[in-house]
Amino acid sequence: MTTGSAGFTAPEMMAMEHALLLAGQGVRGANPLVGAVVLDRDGAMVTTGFHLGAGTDHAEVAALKSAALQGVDPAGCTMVVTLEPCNHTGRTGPCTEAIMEAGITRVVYAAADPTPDAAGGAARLANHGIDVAGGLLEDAATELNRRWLVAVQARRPFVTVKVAQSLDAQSAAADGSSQWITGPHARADGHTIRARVDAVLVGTGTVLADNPRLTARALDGSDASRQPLRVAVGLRGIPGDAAVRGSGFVHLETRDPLAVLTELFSRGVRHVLVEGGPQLVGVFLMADLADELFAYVAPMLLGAGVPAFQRLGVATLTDAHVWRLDPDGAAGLTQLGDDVRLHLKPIAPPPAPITKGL
Ligand SMILES: NC(=O)C1=CN([C@@H]2O[C@H](COP(=O)(O)OP(=O)(O)OC[C@H]3O[C@@H](n4cnc5c(N)ncnc54)[C@H](OP(=O)(O)O)[C@@H]3O)[C@@H](O)[C@H]2O)C=CC1
Ligand SMILES: Nc1c(N[C@@H]2O[C@H](COP(=O)(O)O)[C@@H](O)[C@H]2O)[nH]c(=O)[nH]c1=O
Repeated sequence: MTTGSAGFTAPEMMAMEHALLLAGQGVRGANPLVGAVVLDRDGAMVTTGFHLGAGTDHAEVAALKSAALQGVDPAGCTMVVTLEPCNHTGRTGPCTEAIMEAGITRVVYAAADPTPDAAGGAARLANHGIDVAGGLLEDAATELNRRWLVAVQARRPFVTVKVAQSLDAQSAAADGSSQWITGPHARADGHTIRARVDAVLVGTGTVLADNPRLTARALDGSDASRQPLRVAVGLRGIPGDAAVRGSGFVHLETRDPLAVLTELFSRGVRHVLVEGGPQLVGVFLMADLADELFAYVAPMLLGAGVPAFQRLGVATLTDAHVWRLDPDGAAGLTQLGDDVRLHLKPIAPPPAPITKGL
């Protein structure tokens, strides 16, 4: 088994560049973005695959299934993949087994898998007699999943934040009404995020103001087959008849966002969606616990109201929380009916936390 940047062929380098592009077609969340390319003995591309998110085929398995569909035998081929093949049975089987069964004779990967359960794939393959080499375009692969790696290493869920706001950055009108600022296409898109996360979080302020259900629903209002845990965060009580109550509901009586994530992680949650309101969103941003942001912007002016982001601790421009459009794992910019969705990743760390008022 070798690691480092030396010893790779030109077709392997090109294949890894392509695999990185494919990886970006997945979705961010509990699992990393991963792409794979299978090369034949002459270095020609045979087939490709990418991972679409937790619970779906890993990139290597997707590529091998695609080979089978095309009637191509991958025996003797090289697997080029952006992440070290996993060595465990999670929601899907181990990629190491699939690679060995397929008769792949060389595996080239970019970045090592840091997940305690899934690591060790390279050694497993090498012990089986497969020629394994790691480290090709490692920096690019690591950057692609930078925030996911932070979450994995901290043993906390990956955090997606969603905000729906008017053009003048209000999440509700002056009287607190907010249903609806964005139109049906944007809201339906929000429900697809609910359907793929493990938990949806709101603050008690949102529960008391909106009485939300927080379920994942299709356009016709029917429940999605997979439902997230519904979580309210904050010290105030939740009314006995709140719509959010029922099986799959948890009230975490704390104002500490890390304690929230630690508790949810211990319950098996690996991806959370923070849906608001503006105070809870600010708390997660200030604690540098927001890994991805979907901001839905409606062409509506409210003049005054409830600012979409609060408790950010910004006193001057240099304190600003800086984000960039993220084209990987969902388009950076998307029009949804009359609204626009920004998909963003954090760039600058937030200013020093404010503890006053907690
Ligand atoms: N357009 C949109 O996308 C959305 C709009 N909204 C709108 O937002 C408004 C509600 O806003 P808001 O009250 O900010 O709602 P939040 O859901 O952010 O609730 C705020 C509450 O969160 C609790 N909390 C948890 N952790 C902390 C912490 N570290 N610091 C401070 N508070 C914490 C506190 O409750 P406690 O006192 O119980 O501890 C606080 O009062 C409504 O008008 C609603 O319609 C809400 C969600 C989304
Ligand atoms: N107002 C607003 C949103 N608000 C979010 O949706 C919640 C209501 O969820 P539910 O009861 O399940 O339909 C609400 O409490 C808040 O978290 N979302 C959007 O996409 N666009 C909007 O304009």
